[in-house]
Amino acid sequence: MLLVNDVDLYYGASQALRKVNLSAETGKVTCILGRNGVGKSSLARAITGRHPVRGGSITLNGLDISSMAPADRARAGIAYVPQGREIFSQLTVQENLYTGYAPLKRSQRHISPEIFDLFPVLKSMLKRRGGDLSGGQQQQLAIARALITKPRLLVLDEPTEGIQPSIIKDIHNVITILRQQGEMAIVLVEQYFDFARELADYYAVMDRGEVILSGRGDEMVEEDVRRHMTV
Ligand SMILES: Nc1ncnc2c1ncn2[C@@H]1O[C@H](COP(=O)(O)OP(=O)(O)OP(=O)(O)O)[C@@H](O)[C@H]1O
Repeated sequence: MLLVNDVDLYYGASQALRKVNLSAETGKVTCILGRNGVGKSSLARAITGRHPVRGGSITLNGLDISSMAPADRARAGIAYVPQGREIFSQLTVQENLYTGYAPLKRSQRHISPEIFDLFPVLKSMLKRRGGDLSGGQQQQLAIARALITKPRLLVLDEPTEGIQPSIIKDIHNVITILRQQGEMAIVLVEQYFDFARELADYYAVMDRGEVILSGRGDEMVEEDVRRHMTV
């Protein structure tokens, strides 16, 4: 269980998160929605430790991770699929996957066959360079790399951005399988409303650094949410 309590985050003097509260349960998908620039990625960065918070606290399964370095958060069970994927274009698919080993002990460093069950396309591309993959394949690689640590919290920042529909469907299926397995909490930052609605057990809509609407996914009122997603 992830708990974000009254979190404030600044870039210099500019405040990007204002007293943000969020929870994410194991075995559930929590979607963060909102238009460009409202603080969704900042919240993902606060959770994963990519940017320090100035106020509030963040706990994962009771452990206060608020001031932990990203590597320590990864060891505590947090995996992150950043916006834009951040694949190493000069490394092969296999080498990109190996970069996911960093938080693991030597004895844990192997790629479980389940990764290739989830992403069969990657198995046939292990020797290809990351930069030669399509955007959708790179996104699948980024998710696979994150799953290598068998995380307890998976944070995905706009995994559908710029991706073709067939691969969006594949990513949807993977998230559904991960949810069913019930071993991790999933936080999904998303601007694609239909994708979010289909997957959300819980949702939070952000506007100007604040969570302004939240609730259960099956009680999401499309009009109310869409009002905060269109410019
Ligand atoms: N590194 C940074 N330095 C300064 N300001 C930043 C930085 N990153 C984001 N911001 C600002 O913080 C605010 C929130 O940005 P953030 O990226 O969290 O929004 P977002 O909802 O994820 O938007 P998008 O969908 O475009 O990624 C914006 O006003 C943005 O310009």
